[in-house]
Amino acid sequence: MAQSVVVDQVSKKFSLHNARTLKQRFVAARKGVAINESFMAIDDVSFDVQEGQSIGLMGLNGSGKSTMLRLINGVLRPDSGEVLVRGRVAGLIEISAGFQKQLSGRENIYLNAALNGMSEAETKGKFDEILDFAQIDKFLDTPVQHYSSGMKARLGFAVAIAADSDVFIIDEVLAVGDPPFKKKCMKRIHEIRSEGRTVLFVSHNTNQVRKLCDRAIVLERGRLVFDGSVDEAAKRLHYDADDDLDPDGSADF
Ligand SMILES: Nc1ncnc2c1ncn2[C@@H]1O[C@H](COP(=O)(O)OP(=O)(O)OP(=O)(O)O)[C@@H](O)[C@H]1O
Repeated sequence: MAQSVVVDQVSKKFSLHNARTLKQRFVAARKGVAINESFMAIDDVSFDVQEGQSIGLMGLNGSGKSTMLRLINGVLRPDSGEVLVRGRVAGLIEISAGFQKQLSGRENIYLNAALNGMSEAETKGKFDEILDFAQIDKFLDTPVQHYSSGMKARLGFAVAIAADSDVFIIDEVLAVGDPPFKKKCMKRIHEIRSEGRTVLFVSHNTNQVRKLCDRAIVLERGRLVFDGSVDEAAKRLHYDADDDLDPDGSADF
């Protein structure tokens, strides 16, 4: 089977931004505090994903999961190392990313679709399908700034799944959807997986990761510390069974 995603010795450094204003810089300099302190958000990470595989990216808050997805979808470039992806990447990493809040839902569908690699004609052809999934019809011409976070997640997810990507990436954004919508999304992700497309799924919910993924990768302070079964990954993270009781039943798709 061919490789779908290759992450080869990738590192990404961020600045802590702890002295942003001139005054803060002046005070920091007087105190002898480092101004441009930085840290490794991703630190020499290597892994590869075969076509059709579903990988769960797990790790505590701030461990680098979203940053890793942004490096894979090309929003960020690595400082060193290389990320190779076969085909089109689409998905949803952050609810508001890619939305222009002054524009309507309708206009944002085109904008978001373009960011997911879709042409205008392709978006037009899939417009009804997107609306049908998002179910925000009444608010289609309302500026997105007046949308609830759940409505933005609906729209973002509906566009992302319409993109027919080879690699589908999805972050914890489903957390804001209501239970019926979450269930619908999980069902759709499962279908994407059954179609033989590659899925990269970020979640703290072991139940959901177990249902969707063949394999899990654990990041810890930017470093890859585990690559193997979902159950072993959860154990490594000390995620208890109680942590993912999944009270809304979204895992039962
Ligand atoms: N653009 C940025 N500039 C500076 N620091 C950043 C930037 N983006 C992310 N970070 C930092 O990088 C670290 C990793 O962030 P990331 O969002 O990848 O974590 P995560 O594992 O997805 O966390 P969570 O589970 O909370 O979503 C965090 O400390 C975060 O504050």
